Amino acid sequence: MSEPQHRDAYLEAVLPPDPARDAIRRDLLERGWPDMCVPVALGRLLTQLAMGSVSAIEIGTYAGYSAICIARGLSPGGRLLTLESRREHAELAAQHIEAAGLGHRVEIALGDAAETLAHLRANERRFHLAFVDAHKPSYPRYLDLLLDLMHPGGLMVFDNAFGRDRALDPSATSPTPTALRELHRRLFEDERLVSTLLPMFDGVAIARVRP
Ligand SMILES: C[S@@+](CC[C@H](N)C(=O)[O-])C[C@H]1O[C@@H](n2cnc3c(N)ncnc32)[C@H](O)[C@@H]1O
Repeated sequence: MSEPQHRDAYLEAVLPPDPARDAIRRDLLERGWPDMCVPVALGRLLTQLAMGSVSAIEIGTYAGYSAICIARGLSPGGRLLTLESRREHAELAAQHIEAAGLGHRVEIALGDAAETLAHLRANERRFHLAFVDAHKPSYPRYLDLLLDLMHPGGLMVFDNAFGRDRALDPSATSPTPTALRELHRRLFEDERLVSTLLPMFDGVAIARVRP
């Protein structure tokens, strides 16, 4: 067993089971859809990070697992707005979020995320936590739009920040690695942010907006 497989097997054994994750895994398998959901350990990090937040936004809902994890952590009365461009994904997510007993905390906004973010900006909406897990070449654009949507002190989390390690290879110049390197540069250059880039899972970038 390779080292990453060894660690995955250990995490699988030691983390408490999550019936919501199991139900989504089974459902995706039956549909023949890929499992693109965050792993349970990352989901638990999202729950931790959401604690104390009243308003959260997510870009990329898919089957609703990360939305469930964020909603679990929100303060009483807290709400998550999750953005998804594909109707069939939004419908599947709505079922699983409802089954997890979190329908009252989560709203799904169907449409292209950049358009929805621009609309939210025009309406002066503000969020304490943002989780980004959608179209990788758009990550720098999402960062720009989110910066106007975060409360002072708000936290932004970007999943797949290494793009399966392609972002680490300067000779990889396709849209995803190029955009991810651009994201990294901006996260560390922008004086409004205190950022880090963590080599866990497929790379997780976390940026706190200075209060
Ligand atoms: C990796 S999946 C999200 C997984 C989910 N965050 C989880 O861990 O449970 C990415 C999702 O982003 C959606 N997506 C891709 N491009 C988008 C866009 N431009 N606007 C909104 N959603 C988009 C895809 O349809 C897909 O459902």
